[in-house]
Amino acid sequence: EQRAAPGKIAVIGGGIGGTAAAYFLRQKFGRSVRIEVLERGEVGGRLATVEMEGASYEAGGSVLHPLNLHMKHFAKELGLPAIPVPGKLMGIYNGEEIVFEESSWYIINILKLLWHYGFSPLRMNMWVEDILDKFMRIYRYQTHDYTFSSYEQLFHALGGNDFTQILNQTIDEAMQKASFSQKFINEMVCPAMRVDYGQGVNINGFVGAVSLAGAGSSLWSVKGGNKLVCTGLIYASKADVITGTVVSIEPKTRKTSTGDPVNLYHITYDTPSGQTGDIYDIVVIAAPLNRKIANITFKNFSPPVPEFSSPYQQTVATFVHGRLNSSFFGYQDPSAFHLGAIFTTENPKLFINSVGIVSPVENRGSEEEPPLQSAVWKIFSKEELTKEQLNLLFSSYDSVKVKKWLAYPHYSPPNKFPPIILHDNIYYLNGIEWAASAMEMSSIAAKNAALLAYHRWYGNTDKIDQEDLYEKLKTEL
Ligand SMILES: Cc1cc2nc3c(=O)[nH]c(=O)nc-3n(C[C@H](O)[C@H](O)[C@H](O)COP(=O)(O)OP(=O)(O)OC[C@H]3O[C@@H](n4cnc5c(N)ncnc54)[C@H](O)[C@@H]3O)c2cc1C
Ligand SMILES: CC(C)=CCC/C(C)=C/CC/C(C)=C/CSC[C@H](N)C(=O)O
Repeated sequence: EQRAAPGKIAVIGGGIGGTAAAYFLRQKFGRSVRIEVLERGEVGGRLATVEMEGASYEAGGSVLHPLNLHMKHFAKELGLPAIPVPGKLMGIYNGEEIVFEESSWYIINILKLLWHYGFSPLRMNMWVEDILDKFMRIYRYQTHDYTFSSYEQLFHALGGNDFTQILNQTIDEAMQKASFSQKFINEMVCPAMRVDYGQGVNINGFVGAVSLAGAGSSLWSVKGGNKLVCTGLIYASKADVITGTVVSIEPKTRKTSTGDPVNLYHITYDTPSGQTGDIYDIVVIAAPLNRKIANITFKNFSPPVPEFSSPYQQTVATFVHGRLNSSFFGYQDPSAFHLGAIFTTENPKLFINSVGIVSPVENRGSEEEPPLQSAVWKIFSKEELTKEQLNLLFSSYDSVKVKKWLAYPHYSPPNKFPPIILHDNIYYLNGIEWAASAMEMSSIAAKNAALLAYHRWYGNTDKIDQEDLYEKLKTEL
């Protein structure tokens, strides 16, 4: 006899991870279960826009890869247009001078890259593609309803010991082993890590490869803002959003009609009208468990739920409407400056990680590009920029908006993954960020947790942690 469906599921966090979890939980558990998403701020979380002079710009998660299949599916299913992210002429600044500058002529670029770095750029694309190919196996596993009870097992099922190794070493070590020159790593790879993850080549090899994939072509975003995916998923999942800050979770036991004990969870949360709480059968935590982010106390658990203290790092996104001071980057003649994005190499003197022109979320794909004099620039830095620093970077500007994030983990491999299963029916998604933090990663973690919650609820052990899945599924088809 099949067990009764759960009555009530709580999802803590209304970012892409939480809203995707609500969507997949609805798909698996069906219409009868009540799903509540507890969110302390705005639905979207790290997907958010800032307003500037009547237009909106992505301030958090902004670009998607063409092979981010969950995000692609969400946009399609929700009727949200996917628009291409326009490419910008890119330069690399080392704190003294521009060491590489893209040309608008394709053939000249190829020759320049060959001259500076030989075949390394081509080899790098192949190296990243090889990692991506293995990573894509997750979609096949998930389509066949397979799930993993730990991220170690998930990544091992994707790429075996090669993946375990790449997660446990730095991108610097991984690329050196693959015979890339230190000049190429420092001048071409490191700047991509700095713009995407605010760190240099000391991040793990997998997140490094994700970052390099994010510097490729055919990137896209959602017209109107990526956060529309989150509000759309809430609607599609028919989940109820409860505005509140979760402060604690406590286990409760109840006896079924047959006398068997079942675990339930009491969640306490603060709302604008005071503290309240409710009881749930299943809890999915979709926010980073960290004292500075989702500071949730696990009360009276035996054994206790471990504390997660690994740090997230601050990244500041500053939006400036103004004219970039090209002489800061070593240009004597401002009319010779045509760059739309400047990435940086590691240099302690530098106070920015990157600066680049951004387009409004409403017309990102439009052909018309604003003239460089009246563009909106997005600067990524570790610390908030001072007035003096802004005056160095810009020859003139008229408006500034600042968004501070505890953006993503501070990677220092080898990092241990936090567990997915925190208790009988409590699941934690954000451990996946320790492999790589990206919208698609949270979506994959959401589907994995929904499948895990479902199969564990109904005792379908044959769908969990299966060995040699790749081979098994190859022969099944
Ligand atoms: C500046 C920046 C740029 C980025 N660029 C990209 C990019 O281009 N492409 C890409 O793929 N990724 C990018 N990312 C990463 C991506 O945005 C994140 O990986 C992803 O959005 C994480 O989603 P999440 O749902 O897991 O977490 P979050 O979005 O952080 O969601 C967690 C939610 O939980 C809520 N919450 C926290 N604590 C509690 C509590 N106690 N009670 C109730 N609610 C709580 C929060 O308010 C939040 O809404 C970027 C991130 C940043 C910061
Ligand atoms: C998960 C996989 C396989 C691919 C994702 C590739 C991707 C889009 C990576 C980008 C990740 C990230 C954290 C980017 C931050 S900055 C983005 C952008 N350059 C900006 O300026 O906002």
